[in-house]
Amino acid sequence: MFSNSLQTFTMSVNIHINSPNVKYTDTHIFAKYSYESTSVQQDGSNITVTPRSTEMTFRTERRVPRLGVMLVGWGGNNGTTVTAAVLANKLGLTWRTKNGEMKANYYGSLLQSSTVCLGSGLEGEVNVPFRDVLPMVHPNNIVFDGWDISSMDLGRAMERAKVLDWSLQEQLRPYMSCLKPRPSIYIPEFIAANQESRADNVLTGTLTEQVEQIRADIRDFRQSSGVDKVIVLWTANTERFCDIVPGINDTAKNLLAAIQAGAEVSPSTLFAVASILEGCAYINGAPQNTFVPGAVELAMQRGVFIAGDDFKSGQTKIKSVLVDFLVSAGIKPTSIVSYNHLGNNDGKNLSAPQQFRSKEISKSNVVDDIVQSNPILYKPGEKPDHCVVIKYVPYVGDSKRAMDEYTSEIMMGGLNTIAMHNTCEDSLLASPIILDLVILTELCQRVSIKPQGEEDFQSFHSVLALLSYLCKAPMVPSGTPVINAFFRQRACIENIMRCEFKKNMQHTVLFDFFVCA
Ligand SMILES: NC(=O)c1ccc[n+]([C@@H]2O[C@H](COP(=O)([O-])OP(=O)(O)OC[C@H]3O[C@@H](n4cnc5c(N)ncnc54)[C@H](O)[C@@H]3O)[C@@H](O)[C@H]2O)c1
Ligand SMILES: O=P([O-])([O-])O[C@@H]1[C@@H](O)[C@H](O)[C@@H](O)[C@H](O)[C@@H]1O
Repeated sequence: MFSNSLQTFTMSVNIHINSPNVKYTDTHIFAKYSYESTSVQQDGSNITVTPRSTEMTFRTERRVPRLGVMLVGWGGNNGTTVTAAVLANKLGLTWRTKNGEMKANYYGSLLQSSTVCLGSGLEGEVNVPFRDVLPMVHPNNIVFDGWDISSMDLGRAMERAKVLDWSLQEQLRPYMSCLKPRPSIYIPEFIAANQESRADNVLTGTLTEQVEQIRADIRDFRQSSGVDKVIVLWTANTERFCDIVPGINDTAKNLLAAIQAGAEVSPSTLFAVASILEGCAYINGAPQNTFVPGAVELAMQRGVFIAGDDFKSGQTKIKSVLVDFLVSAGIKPTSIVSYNHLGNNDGKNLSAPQQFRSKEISKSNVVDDIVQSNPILYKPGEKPDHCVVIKYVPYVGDSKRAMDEYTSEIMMGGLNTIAMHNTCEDSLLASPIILDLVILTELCQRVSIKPQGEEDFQSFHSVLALLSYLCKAPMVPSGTPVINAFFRQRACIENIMRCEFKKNMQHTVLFDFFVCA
């Protein structure tokens, strides 16, 4: 059934900034502003703070392109669900459930379902959808394609995923069944052995031949779909970590040579190289260390955006909020236990030790910057006990059950223990994050910055730290700190987008990463 899909669009607003610092041309928005920050010198207990003000001009292309997104792992729970969700929204579908009629929406998306306060009007604060602050791609207009080691078409793969209500699946099946994943690169050693039974859609040949095939697939999709640009995103299974080996993957030149020589390079890194060589941004939604130094160098050489790692979807997102709240309130978390079980194929893959280890790392490091920010509570090197448990229980499927316990020291030897239980379809948390990742990446491709005194506009650094809010283990440019605190991450995105109408940019640590090196 079709709802009045205009209702979805009438939520949008048209914002015009009435300021001498903002100029609109037919093709661009130019925004001048002062970036206020501070330089801090510490000498023992003496600290000197020197305010800095940098005049900058932001330039944003106004034309929103037709965006193609190629998903690696397209036939998986996330891949089928995000594709189905966009179709359902585009078609304005509604469907019956035991709880009444449901209507397609984008809940869980920062850009589509959260707001930004523009300031105060006659009736008080004016809050607008995040997506309306700057010209950006609407998810309904994204064209999907991708690869999977499983040949199942997306109609049957959606059924296999068991995420969406049956009555919705029945409406979507005619559209989804026409979508077939392209054969992919499969190296069994990198994912759990229990995934082998799915692998009936794999490429053969040398690593170089397979990378060239992926590059040809990207060109074929761009040409056949008529999209203006393509972004590639890994939502395939979690791989084991790979070793950083001098002479193999430590530089761009060595990595390309290693591929030519058939050395050990993971499928996710091979996809990253293929995407970068095709000038396509590449995003890693899983925890493995896809972006070996050689891949990062190649992206920087080619001026291509990369981002990751590992969607921050539920249990870890809450952790980055709760620990930030506790430590910011002067309360000392001393023990964090995060347990969850799930029964989807992701959980099956993570039941293998090496793949679990990748996830354990990304789920554990998320509190480090928050803890290190408070030397009153924590001595140098001191951290809370932190335990991560993931169990595979087939019966619960995509309905992840997360149980967390946070124990903290409070005043005068007191203890505070917070226990939480959290159940959700994991893929319905990850799907809106996938959309935010690709839409923000595309927006960043249209933004450039000219610091005072510079001749030319420059793009952001190739490593898009702006996307930290969406990742468990945010990638940042070398030498810059990782910020996991949830609201600081959100403020960074908001500040970057508000620069059009906010004369002075408040100091946001994360922002430093975006002015290209
Ligand atoms: N909430 C979430 O769902 C969430 C959050 C954070 C991270 N992730 C990560 O996202 C990824 C996908 O999650 P999912 O629930 O969709 O898992 P899934 O197992 O349902 O989907 C993964 C898909 O990747 C395919 N695949 C495996 N290796 C491949 C390769 N080399 N090339 C192409 N396809 C390949 C599999 O056949 C499968 O269809 C996992 O790595 C997971 O850890 C998920
Ligand atoms: O909810 P979250 O912690 O951000 O992320 C999820 C984990 O809780 C879960 O254990 C794992 O299987 C999923 O792939 C995802 O990583």
